[in-house]
Amino acid sequence: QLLPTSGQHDSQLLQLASSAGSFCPWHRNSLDLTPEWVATERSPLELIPGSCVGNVSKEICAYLGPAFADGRGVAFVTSAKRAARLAQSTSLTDPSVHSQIERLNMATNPNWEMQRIPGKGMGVIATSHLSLGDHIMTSTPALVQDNGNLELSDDEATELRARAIEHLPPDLRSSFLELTTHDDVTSLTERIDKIVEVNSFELETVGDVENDEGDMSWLAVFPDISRLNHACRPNAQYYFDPLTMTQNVHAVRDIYPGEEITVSYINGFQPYKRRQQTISDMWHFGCTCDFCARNSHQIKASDERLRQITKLLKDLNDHTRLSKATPQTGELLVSLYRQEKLWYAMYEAYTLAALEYNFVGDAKLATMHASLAFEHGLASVGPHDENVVNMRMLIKDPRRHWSWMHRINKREAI
Ligand SMILES: C[S@@+](CC[C@H](N)C(=O)[O-])C[C@H]1O[C@@H](n2cnc3c(N)ncnc32)[C@H](O)[C@@H]1O
Repeated sequence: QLLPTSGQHDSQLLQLASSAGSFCPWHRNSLDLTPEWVATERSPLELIPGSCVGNVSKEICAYLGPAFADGRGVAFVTSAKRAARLAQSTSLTDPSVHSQIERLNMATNPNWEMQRIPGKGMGVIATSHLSLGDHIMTSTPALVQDNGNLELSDDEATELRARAIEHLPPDLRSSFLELTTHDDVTSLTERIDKIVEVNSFELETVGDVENDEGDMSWLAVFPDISRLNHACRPNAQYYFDPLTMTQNVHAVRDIYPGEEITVSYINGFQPYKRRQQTISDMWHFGCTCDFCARNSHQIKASDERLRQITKLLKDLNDHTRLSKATPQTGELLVSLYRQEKLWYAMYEAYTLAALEYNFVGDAKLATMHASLAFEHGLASVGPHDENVVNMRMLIKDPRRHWSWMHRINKREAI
């Protein structure tokens, strides 16, 4: 049971501090990287005593970052090699990255509050009007667990998680332990395991090729953000910022006071039956969101639109001269996304429409669609996403953008 990665692009959790020189484990042979060495005096990570399992070369331990996020803290379960990389990340070495974030880790905000929702447990309700792009929450994680090939047995993983949670600062430990387990539990370790199962977000991070490291997968629990319930057509979206190690939630359309703020736990482009199945298999609840609760005619029409979207995406993403896509194909995609209320993915439709206009040399309509893509993209995937950066460049100068006259040139070249 995992909340999916935010956006479709890998994010880089482990951005290195620019002044890594004073604590640079890569000056050592990675085989000598012991957990104790990673947690030297100058390191922002402490090794939790007696928390290592596995043999010496593949030891997995629990680490604590007590000063992280203005002293809120964070715990990690990972190998010494990865802990050494984490210990160099800006989010752990530079306290100013967190002090600059407004309303970081606030358990309640002027624009929302947590409430019990009939049939869903706790949820988050808007207390004032929110518009597209309005900030809702930014949280740092309580626990980040390596989800790679760690060669840990289930019992060992349970033990490490329990040690990590036991050592968190008391406020953060309480917020973590108050999270839902969905079902009843009989022990503290079972509670912790269930909390991780029901509330984790999966983060994909880019590895370090120079150090022979592929992309990595992590499970992270962000206590307040985990209170957001699911809807197939949500009114909010989250993205992960690797530099600050924060999860960020923004409104993707107008949200009215008293309305529940929701995110999607699944791929919303799946047809109705598959969405229901995925939610039931992975999350063990029947999805009764507004979109799933509609009559059979509406559900059939929605599934048909989703099929059409899949077909159009294939044409629009084909940049060869064989593609049948035109600006009208892009306009049709935008219209279908709107009819489907896919607000959290609107930036994709506007991006593809903007490109089609630029492909045929219509700078005015290209920049108009690119501006809409940019506005929706900032809310859904954040300012560093490659689509958002691409649209910013198109708005600046459509004629010097790589897409200018692309289809015309290809077709003329036949
Ligand atoms: C990540 S938690 C969300 C917050 C949770 N409601 C709480 O009380 O803390 C996921 C759990 O919330 C419940 N949930 C989330 N969305 C729901 C929905 N649309 N309908 C019913 N239950 C839902 C399910 O029990 C699910 O396992």
